[in-house]
Amino acid sequence: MEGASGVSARGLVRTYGTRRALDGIDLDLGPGVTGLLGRNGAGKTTLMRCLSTDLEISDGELRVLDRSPERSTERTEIRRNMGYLPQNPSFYPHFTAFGLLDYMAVLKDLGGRRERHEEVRRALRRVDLYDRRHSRIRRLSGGMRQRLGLATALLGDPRLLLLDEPTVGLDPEQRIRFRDLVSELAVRSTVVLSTHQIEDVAALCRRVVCLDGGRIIFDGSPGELVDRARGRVWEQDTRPEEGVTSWRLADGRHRVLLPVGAPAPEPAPPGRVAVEPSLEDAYLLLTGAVGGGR
Ligand SMILES: Nc1ncnc2c1ncn2[C@@H]1O[C@H](COP(=O)(O)OP(=O)(O)OP(=O)(O)O)[C@@H](O)[C@H]1O
Repeated sequence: MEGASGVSARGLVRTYGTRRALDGIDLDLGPGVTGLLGRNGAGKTTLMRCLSTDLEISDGELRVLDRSPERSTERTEIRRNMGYLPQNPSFYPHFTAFGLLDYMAVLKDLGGRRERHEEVRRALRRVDLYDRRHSRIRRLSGGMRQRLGLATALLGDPRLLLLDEPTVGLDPEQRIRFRDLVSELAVRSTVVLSTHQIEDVAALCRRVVCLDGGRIIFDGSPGELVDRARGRVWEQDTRPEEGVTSWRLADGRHRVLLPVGAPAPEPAPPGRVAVEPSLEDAYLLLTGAVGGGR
C-alpha cells in the first residue's frame, strides 16, 4: 500500500447505470506529477472524482492518503489534506476572490483568522491574483477564474493535488507560471494532472497514465511512450491513403503516423523522411486517433 502521500487502487470499478466508466483500474501513485491522458469519455474525470471522494466507487479497493474514502471520518481527513480543482469549477459570483478563498479555508479548517488570511494571501500571490483580491468573481476573466480555482486547490499545501484540466484558458505566461508552481509542489506532494494539453505533460510529468474505455492502456514515463513511436512518424509531400493518421503542416507537407503493426508503404511516397516523434505523436499512435490504427 502506498504511503500517506499517495493513492492506491486495485480493481477499481465505477459504473453509471450499466456503463463501466472505470473498468478495473490498478494504480499506485506517489510524489511527483502524473499526467492522466485519454480521449473524451476515457474515464479521466470519473477517476479524478473517485480519488477526490466526490464519487463512490462501485467495486474494487481504493486508498487515498492511506485512508479509505468509504469511511466517513477517514473521508473527512482525506478532504482536509487534498486539493481538488474540478473540471469547470463554479464559484459564487458575488464573492470576492479573497472572500471565496477564505470561505474555502474555513471549510478546510486552516487555523484561526490571522493564520487563515495569511494562507489565503499566499495562495493569491502564487496564482498572481493578489492585485485582484477585492474583485468580485463575476468581474474576473475566464483565465483568472481558472487561476482562482487553482488557488482554492493549493490552500494549505495539500499532500494530494488533483487537477482536472487546470490550464484551460491560461495565457502562455500563466501556463509557465503554473508549471513552475506545480513542479515545486510535486517535490513532496502527489499531483495528478488530467489534461488534453500534451505540452504540459511533456513539461511536467515523470509519469503518464493513459486511459481508454475505462482501462489503463499505458503507464510509464513520457520517454517510454515516445520510444514506442520511433520509426513510425514521417513527413512527406503527399497526403497518405485513408485510415492513416496524418495532418497537413504549415509548409504544405504532411505529417504521417504509421499505425503499430502496419508496414511502411512501398515505394516511399515523394519527399518522405522519418522524423523524431513528439509526445503528442506517441499519444496519438497509442490511442489510434484520427481514423488510424484501430
Ligand atoms: N454522470 C454521468 N452519468 C452517466 N454517464 C456518465 C456520467 N459521467 C460520465 N459518464 C460517462 O462515463 C464515461 C467516462 O466519462 P468521463 O467524464 O470520466 O471521461 P473523461 O475522460 O473525463 O472525458 P473528457 O475528456 O471528455 O472530459 C463516458 O462514457 C461518459 O459518457
